[in-house]
Amino acid sequence: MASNSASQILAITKTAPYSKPRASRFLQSRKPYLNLCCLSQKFSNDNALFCLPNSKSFLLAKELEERNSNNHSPTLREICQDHVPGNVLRRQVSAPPPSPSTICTSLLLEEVGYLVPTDVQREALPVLFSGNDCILHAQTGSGKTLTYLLLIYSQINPKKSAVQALIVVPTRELGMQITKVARMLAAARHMDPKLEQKLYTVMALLDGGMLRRHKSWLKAEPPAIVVATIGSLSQLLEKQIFKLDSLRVLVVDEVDFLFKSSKQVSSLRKLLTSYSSCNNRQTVFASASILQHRRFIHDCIQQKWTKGDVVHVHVNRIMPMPACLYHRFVICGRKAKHQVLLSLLQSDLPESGIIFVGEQSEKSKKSGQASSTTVLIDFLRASYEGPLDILLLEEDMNFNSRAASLTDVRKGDGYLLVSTDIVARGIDLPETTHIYNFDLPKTAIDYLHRAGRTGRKPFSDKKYYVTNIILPEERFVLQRFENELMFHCEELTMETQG
Ligand SMILES: Nc1ncnc2c1ncn2[C@@H]1O[C@H](COP(=O)(O)OP(=O)(O)OP(=O)(O)O)[C@@H](O)[C@H]1O
Repeated sequence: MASNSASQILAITKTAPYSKPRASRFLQSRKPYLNLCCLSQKFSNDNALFCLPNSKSFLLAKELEERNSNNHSPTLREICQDHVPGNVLRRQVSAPPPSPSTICTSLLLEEVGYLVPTDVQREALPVLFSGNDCILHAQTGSGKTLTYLLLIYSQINPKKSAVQALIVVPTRELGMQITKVARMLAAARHMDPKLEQKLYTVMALLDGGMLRRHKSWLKAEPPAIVVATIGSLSQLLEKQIFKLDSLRVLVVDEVDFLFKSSKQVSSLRKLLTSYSSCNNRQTVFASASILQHRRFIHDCIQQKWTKGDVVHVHVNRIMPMPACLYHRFVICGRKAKHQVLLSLLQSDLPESGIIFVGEQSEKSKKSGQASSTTVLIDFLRASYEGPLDILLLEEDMNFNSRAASLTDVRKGDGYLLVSTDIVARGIDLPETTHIYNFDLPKTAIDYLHRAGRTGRKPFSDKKYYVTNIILPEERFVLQRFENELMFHCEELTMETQG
């Protein structure tokens, strides 16, 4: 070990959960100093050591000493301390022995890595805790979901039987995902013995769900948090099955997408102004892409979607996409595309990947042609010999098959998911290392969201790959995306280009 202080700083824990393998996982993250800093503060009462090679431990110790003595940046727990009652991120190290359930909960939260705030969390949480409306505008995979959920948990009262927080999402898949994270945090709070033992209920009110069952639940005992797609929500609000009189926080996730959708925009406007008033609630809009944001903020205030002092938290404004993404393209003829994809899969060896395919046109559907997704899936099932499961997720599948595909993807074995833009927004599959645009997306914004399905481990220093398989005449379209989104795409040459 480098020094005495190094041993102290590297004292992580004596118990199994933070033994060597887990500690090394923390250390492999991009900001090991920050993680170590948290760990050393949290576990300073523990007395076992975790040793690193000398040179590394010395550097870490030095960095840590400087951070501790000079400008210690607060951990996520510290930011939330005074605001989120019974802070879900707390681990009781010096308190009397915690009950087994608390240990489980805390370990669960630390295991998923919610220790150090991401940039958007560091910037936005103080704004949100001070009561301001907020436009959360930050890169894909930057942790916007946890940001607004922590606000919600700081505001709701589990004893009150009323809908107090509403999260509006564009797709059922995204709604299910957010419901899961919200329930995980709710369960963590419930298991903390210092908190009221009343469970925070979270209801998913999503297209394709069983509205009749939801109606009785909403009437009998309204949940504290509702995660909803705008279609299902509007139906129930119009029929006055429930009201938003007690609403404290309204979140619209992927707000630019919802405002762009001609089907949803009028219901959304009604929700923002008729069913509840911006003066009685805190309003949060979130997205990685808010085009013409000045105009949007102006509209928010003019149309009374938010209060006049709404704050635009804009993180990484000069870099719309995460820096860990490495963009490439291959030019080939239309007939060679499948073979090029196969060669890429063989040489890249992705841990898991998503292959985006354009949606089938109505004309092609009517003429009975097989969709590009079906043709591609058939091709991969016949020719791909790698270890990954080949799965499909597209709009035309029924809701049960869609859910089954996502469950298979999340099972933990590697996957190659062939999909349309249905998974391009918000879906969090952190194991995805490669994105393939088998067909180019229509707009730069669509490119940004598709690309953002990878690179979703905030403190990882890994590189993730986005590869475009394009026709010669599409090169200028990709160039336009590069200019608009300020990234560089490198050409790959392959033998199979044809
Ligand atoms: N403080 C944190 N430390 C470590 N991981 C985090 C932290 N906050 C969030 N994450 C993880 O980062 C990933 C991305 O978070 P999230 O889904 O909220 O991204 P997002 O900003 O909403 O992205 P998108 O714009 O694509 O929807 C998730 O897997 C989440 O668990």
